[in-house]
Amino acid sequence: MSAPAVDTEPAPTDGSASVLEARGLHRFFRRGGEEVAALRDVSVRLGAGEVVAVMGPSGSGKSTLLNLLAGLDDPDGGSVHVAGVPVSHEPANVQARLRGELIGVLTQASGLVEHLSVFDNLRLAASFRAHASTAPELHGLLEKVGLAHRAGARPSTLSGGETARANLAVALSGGPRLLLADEPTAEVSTSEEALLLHLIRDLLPADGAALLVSHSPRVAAATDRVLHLVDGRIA
Ligand SMILES: Nc1ncnc2c1ncn2[C@@H]1O[C@H](COP(=O)(O)OP(=O)(O)OP(=O)(O)O)[C@@H](O)[C@H]1O
Repeated sequence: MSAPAVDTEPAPTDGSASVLEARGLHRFFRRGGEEVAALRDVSVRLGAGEVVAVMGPSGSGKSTLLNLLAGLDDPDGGSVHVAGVPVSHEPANVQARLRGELIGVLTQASGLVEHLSVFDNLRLAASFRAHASTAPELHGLLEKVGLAHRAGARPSTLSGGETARANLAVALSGGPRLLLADEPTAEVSTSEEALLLHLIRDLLPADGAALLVSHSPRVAAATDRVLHLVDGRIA
């Protein structure tokens, strides 16, 4: 199977200001002598204020999609733009800067920096964003996630639910345009899950959008729409 030509055209400027515009994504991997099509012609568009879930069985391409949207991996065909800025097929240092400025990434691997307090974790993430955050803004964010009293705490002393809320606050600190979350509620109780889903909507900037990969029907029910991935395609 050969990859289609890489699409390097700018995002369409039709005035509707997509937060995320992913067009015709293809990604192939080689496993042994075999080529695996992890994503086939996947297009995703998110407008301001949208919170969308991605669901699909194991191996359907969810992590591959998130990696491409975050600029952590490049598609073999197609393109990704966030807030009109090309994220795919850019040098790794440019992708890292764009991620810092525009994208909050929340994965099981994201984790908090252990030698920093909860507040300093927020401050570090916010320091990369396109717009500077003030200390009162960051304290306000901690208050909203119910962790004001834990601002000076080391991450390892947080409970499971507190850790999930601290990770969310870090991903959303400084108001990224796009939140990409991989199973953001996998490790928490159903009441903490409901709280996290409420917080995602509450804390997302008005011009922002979120894509949540999840197996949870409660996450799907709380989103505006659900994209189903099956064998690397949107079903
Ligand atoms: N680096 C890689 N090398 C080879 N194959 C890969 C690689 N990454 C993903 N794949 C394959 O691509 C397909 C999609 O994988 P992906 O991890 O995106 O699925 P997923 O839906 O996130 O699965 P899960 O729910 O189990 O995390 C699978 O067949 C997987 O084996």
